[in-house]
Amino acid sequence: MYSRFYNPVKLKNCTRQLGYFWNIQKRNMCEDGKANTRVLFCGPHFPASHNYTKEYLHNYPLIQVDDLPFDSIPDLIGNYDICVVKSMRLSSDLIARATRMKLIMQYGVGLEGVDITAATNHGIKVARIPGKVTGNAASCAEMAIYIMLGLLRKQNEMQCSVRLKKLGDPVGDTLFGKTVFILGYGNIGIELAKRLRPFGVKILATKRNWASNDPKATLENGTHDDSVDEKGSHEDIYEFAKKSDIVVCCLIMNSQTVGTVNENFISSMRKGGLLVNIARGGLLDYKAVYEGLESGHLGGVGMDVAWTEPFDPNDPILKFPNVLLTPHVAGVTESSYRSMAKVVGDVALQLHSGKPLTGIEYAN
Ligand SMILES: NC(=O)C1=CN([C@@H]2O[C@H](COP(=O)(O)OP(=O)(O)OC[C@H]3O[C@@H](n4cnc5c(N)ncnc54)[C@H](OP(=O)(O)O)[C@@H]3O)[C@@H](O)[C@H]2O)C=CC1
Ligand SMILES: O=C(O)C(=O)CO
Repeated sequence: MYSRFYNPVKLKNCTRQLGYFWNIQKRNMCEDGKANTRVLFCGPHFPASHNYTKEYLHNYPLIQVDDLPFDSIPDLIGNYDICVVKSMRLSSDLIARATRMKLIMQYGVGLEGVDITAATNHGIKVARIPGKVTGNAASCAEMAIYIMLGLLRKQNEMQCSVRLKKLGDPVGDTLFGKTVFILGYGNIGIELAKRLRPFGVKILATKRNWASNDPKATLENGTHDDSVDEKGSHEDIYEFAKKSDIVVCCLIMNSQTVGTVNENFISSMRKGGLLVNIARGGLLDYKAVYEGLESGHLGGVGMDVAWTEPFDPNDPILKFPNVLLTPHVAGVTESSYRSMAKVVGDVALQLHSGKPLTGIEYAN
């Protein structure tokens, strides 16, 4: 109907878009015409999250997103409004230098590396990305199942068999028919229980408060979460350890939970029981785990997280063929990283335009 070069509908849309873009630019402009909201990603292994956030904000040149080498952070942290960390130590010294900072956020959940008191004293808010929908809980839950299956099927031994050209060895086991104890029924725990149901397992779980109005207990479709067969509080963890074949640690790490999986806990577990840690290394007592493996009381241990990271390749615990390790990647997936990049991007946009910040959970 119209020529290739003159289409009034397209022209109108294009003009509207240009106007929108121009208005945003005007709104964002600071006097020197430079970026006026600056986001710093700091911590190891950050390229993907930084790049995805940059991509998400590519229409907003006045929001600057940087990924600095670790050494330069102390000198430059003072230039940034938002600092995004991933399981990294953000000490009071660094925080004291962050004179322009308004928000520190974890690219995920665990905030134990951030000195929250120091941040509060400097008037800086600290937040995490809630795992359930926008965060990494689904990725972690899938990884927990992957590790459980890897332990049950004896992944390391299978690999040896292949190298030795052996067939039909080792004899693994099924998840079907097992009792799984989810130690710490938070966002990851909930996602894990939902996914475990179809395997035909009995699920036990503990959390401090099972109040029915807990928003975490409501599933996305609005129905109440009923994935758990037996619910207990933190005081019941030894009792539940006794009853289970597999324990999956999904606790938050803090001064009260550090070392929860200690000698008492491990000796409460059934002989041959499997232990999976998807949360933080410090939740497990190293000596107790080592001795549990050495004595054969523990049938296998799967850990996505370690006592010190990265995992020391010379750690004697590696001698056990029934130790299955992954390099802190439970929450690291294309989907969770894209989704969390969007949360960071939206928060940066909200801060930039003076709106209340949404989509994050504050810790102070
Ligand atoms: N490996 C990886 O890549 C990842 C690891 N993680 C780790 O997993 C942890 C859990 O994540 P997520 O499920 O999203 O977090 P949530 O905050 O949703 O759940 C934390 C759980 O810990 C429990 N808890 C907190 N404080 C205590 C306490 N003092 N005593 C006993 N229980 C306590 C909570 O109990 P209650 O329900 O009663 O509040 C809850 O069950 C994170 O803190 C993080 O360290 C997270 C993401 C990725
Ligand atoms: O979200 C967390 O706590 C993580 O460990 C991210 O990998």
